Amino acid sequence: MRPELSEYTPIYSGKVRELYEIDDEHLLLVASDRISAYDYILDTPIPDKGRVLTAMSVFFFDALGVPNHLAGPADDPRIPESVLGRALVTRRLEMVPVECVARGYLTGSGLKEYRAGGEVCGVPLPDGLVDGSRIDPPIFTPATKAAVGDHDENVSFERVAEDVGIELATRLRDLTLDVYTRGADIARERGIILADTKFEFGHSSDGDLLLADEVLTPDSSRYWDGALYEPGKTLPSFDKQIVRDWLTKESGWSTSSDTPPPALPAEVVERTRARYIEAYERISGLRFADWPGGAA
Ligand SMILES: N#Cc1c(N)ncnc1-c1cnn(Cc2cccc(F)c2)c1
Repeated sequence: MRPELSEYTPIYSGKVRELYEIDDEHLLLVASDRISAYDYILDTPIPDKGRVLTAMSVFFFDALGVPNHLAGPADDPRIPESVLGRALVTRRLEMVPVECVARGYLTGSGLKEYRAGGEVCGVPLPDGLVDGSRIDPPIFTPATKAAVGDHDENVSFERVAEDVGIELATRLRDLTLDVYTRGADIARERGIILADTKFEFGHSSDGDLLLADEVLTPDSSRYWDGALYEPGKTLPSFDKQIVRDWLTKESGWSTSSDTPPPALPAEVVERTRARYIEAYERISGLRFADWPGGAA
C-alpha cells in the first residue's frame, strides 16, 4: 500500500515542480504536467509531461553513471500512486548555491552577453559568432539562483570561486562540462542537439558531491531538432515550439500583451505531448509505454 502525498510535508513549490520531505534523509521530487512559455505558467497542462521528464532524468542518471541524489527506483514504494512515474525519492543534500550551466551552442542570455562584449560569463569567444553558433569545446557559464519569478544572473567562474572556493568551483565546472558533453553526444547520435543545460549539485551528509535535481530534461535544457540546425537561424525548441507558435501566430495573443496567454486547444496539447514522448524515446531508445504510472 503506497502512502498518500498528503502524508509528506511540502517544502518547495516551483513553477512546474514540487519538493516534499519524506523523512530527515529523503525528499520526494515531483514533476507536474504544467508547461511554461514566455515566463508564464500556462493554464493548460500537458498530460504525461511530468512522467516523460522524470523518465528522461532517470535515463541520464543511469546512462551517465555520475554519483547522484537518487535514493530509489521510479516505482519506489514510498512514491504515492497519485504521482507515480512523475516523482523520485532522493537523498536530502546540502545544495550548492550555483546554477551550473554548460553551453555547446550560442543562444539566449549567452548570445546577448556575447553581442554586448564578445564573452559569456567572462569566457572570451571568437569574433563573428551568430545565434546558434557551435561553441566547441563547450563552456561553463554559471549563474546565481534567482528568487522565484526572477531570471538567474550569469556570473564568472572567478565569482563562483569566491563564493564556494576554488576547489569546489573547479570540480563543479569539470563535472558540468563532462556530463553535458556526454549527454550531448548521446542526443546527437539520435539526431537531437542539446544546445545547453543547467545542473544542480549538493553535498551528502558524508560530504560527497552529488548530481541533483533534474538532469538533461527539456525543462533544464535547450533541445533542437538536428535536422533543422543552421547557425544563424533561430532554432525552434524541440518541445515548446508548437505551443510558442500557436500562442504568437494563431491565438491572437502577443508576448507584448499584458494579459496571460489563453488556454491551449486540444490539438496543440496532444502534439506537444507527442513531442515530449518522441524526445524521450529517440534519446533513450526505450518505450514510454513501459514507464510507471499514467492512465490506470
Ligand atoms: N534535487 C534536489 C535537492 C536535494 N536532493 N536535496 C536538497 N534540496 C534539493 C533541492 C532544493 N531545491 N531544489 C530545486 C527543486 C527541485 C525540484 C522541485 C522543486 F520544487 C525544487 C532541489
